[in-house]
Amino acid sequence: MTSDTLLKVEHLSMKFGGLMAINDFSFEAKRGDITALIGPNGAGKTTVFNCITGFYKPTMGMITLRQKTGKEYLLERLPDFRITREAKVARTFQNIRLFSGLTVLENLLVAQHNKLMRASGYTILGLLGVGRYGAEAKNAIELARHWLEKADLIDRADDPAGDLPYGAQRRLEIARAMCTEPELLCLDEPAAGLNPRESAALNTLLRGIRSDSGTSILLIEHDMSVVMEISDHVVVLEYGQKISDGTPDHVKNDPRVIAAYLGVEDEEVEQVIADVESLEGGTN
Ligand SMILES: Nc1ncnc2c1ncn2[C@@H]1O[C@H](COP(=O)(O)OP(=O)(O)OP(=O)(O)O)[C@@H](O)[C@H]1O
Repeated sequence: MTSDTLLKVEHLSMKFGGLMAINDFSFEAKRGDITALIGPNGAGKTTVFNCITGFYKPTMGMITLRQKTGKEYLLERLPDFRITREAKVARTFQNIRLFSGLTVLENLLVAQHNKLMRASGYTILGLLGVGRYGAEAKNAIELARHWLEKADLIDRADDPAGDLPYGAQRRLEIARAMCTEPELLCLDEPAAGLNPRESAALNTLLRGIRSDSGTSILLIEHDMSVVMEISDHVVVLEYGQKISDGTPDHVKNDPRVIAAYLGVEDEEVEQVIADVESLEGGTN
């Protein structure tokens, strides 16, 4: 594992009864990169996420996370709460999971609850501001405000999270995950259901995370415009196996990827592309 490798997945397999959802899947994500995991419906992308974040224990394989400090964690051996707290992996889900009755700011403070409780020493005096709690509470609010600015939500800080438009709720989830100061942020279809303006705001936020925070991103996404625009590295899954791995340009032009997305056999791809090109020629 080289020093710029953040995540190394080796020979990962996950079996559900008779179904091999992931079959001997390996890939690496580099520190500081946005890595996208793409593939047709049911290819196994969410299952890979669930293995990385400890929701599932893989049937086989090794998942190593190497932090900036050089400290390594074998994620397949850790319970999910330790993956979040110690290995510093945060995630969002396909469906939004905010506290809709709490304000936008409160949602970001809840994410820092563990840190605040530790600072309180778990005592009433601690909570009343004796000792480190006061300073930590101030830091927590500052961090929350920082991510609200980045997510373009600072003007909505005191509104209930449930009142935000859909795209803003998506950005709030990401801001909340960032308040845990993760080494790796795993996003499950963050652009799903967004309109073009919201999608552009999401791209800005993700690029900002990459450039400013040192957090690396692993992304499942169906929206190819998002994937191609912001990813440094793309890994393609089909039927639980890796079929392509490289830069967005490499993957976009890989006949196996085109075949997987079109649902045709590899040998038919050239014919399909030729047909499409002749159609385009006819309309020009
Ligand atoms: N808990 C489970 N029990 C049984 N089968 C499962 C379970 N989770 C996933 N599967 C199966 O594993 C396969 C991969 O599913 P997964 O959700 O990982 O795919 P995906 O690539 O994320 O799909 P989508 O793009 O539609 O979200 C599917 O056939 C799915 O039905």
